[in-house]
Amino acid sequence: MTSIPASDMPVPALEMSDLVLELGDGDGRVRVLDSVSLRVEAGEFTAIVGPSGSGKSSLLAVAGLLAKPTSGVVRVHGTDVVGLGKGAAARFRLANIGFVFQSANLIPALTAADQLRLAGRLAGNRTVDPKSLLEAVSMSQRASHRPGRLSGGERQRVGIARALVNRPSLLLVDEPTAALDRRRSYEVVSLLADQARESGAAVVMVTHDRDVLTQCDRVLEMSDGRLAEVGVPA
Ligand SMILES: Nc1ncnc2c1ncn2[C@@H]1O[C@H](COP(=O)(O)OP(=O)(O)OP(=O)(O)O)[C@@H](O)[C@H]1O
Repeated sequence: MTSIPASDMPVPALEMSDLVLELGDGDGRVRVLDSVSLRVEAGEFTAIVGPSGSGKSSLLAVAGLLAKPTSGVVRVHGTDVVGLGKGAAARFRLANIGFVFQSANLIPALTAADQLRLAGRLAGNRTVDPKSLLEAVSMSQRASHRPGRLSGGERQRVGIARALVNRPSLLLVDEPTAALDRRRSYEVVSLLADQARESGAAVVMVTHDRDVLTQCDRVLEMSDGRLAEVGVPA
């Protein structure tokens, strides 16, 4: 068997090894992540399920450079991010990582197009093309609408377009369908799957919604801070 030279191996979008996160003080100290290892390739759509309080959001927080692990390694697109200072972490996050939350967290006064322009400007990107980004999420007809005139599913689509403004290599998604009915949930998750395939972004999605798991490439389960592969349901 010929081995692939290390330099030709694809760099994973996210690599976590032996990650431990402990929170709280003294007797209240809790091991929230317990020896978690995870490798997600570019273009891969990974779902994480598990009971409430098992550590799913904490895993996203560490992957998104919003929390520092107690020990372990985190690499995003090959960069060791644990040692980055606050300013460098913020710059790295803006340039490489997109976030989608349970509710889209849009700014009420801004139109859909302006939400994207603002996100671009905050990341130092003045060449954002809101039209093509909104087209990618089938929202070009709503470019001049403010969030108050959009449905929950439409707001979530704008939230996804906003997360894609800087072409992140890693998209971290926390409960994107919590506020949506079954059909809209399916559509929003299909959109995330398409984005992973088309843009090559790795998507890591935390969800309680077992109906959407068939659209993912991999499913892992978090239990008491430990992560295990469970496979995609048939
Ligand atoms: N600042 C903190 N200090 C101590 N414990 C904390 C702190 N923040 C979170 N925890 C604990 O960490 C554990 C994991 O929380 P986390 O939010 O990651 O779980 P989750 O799986 O995302 O839950 P849910 O599905 O309800 O959102 C919980 O037991 C929580 O109580």
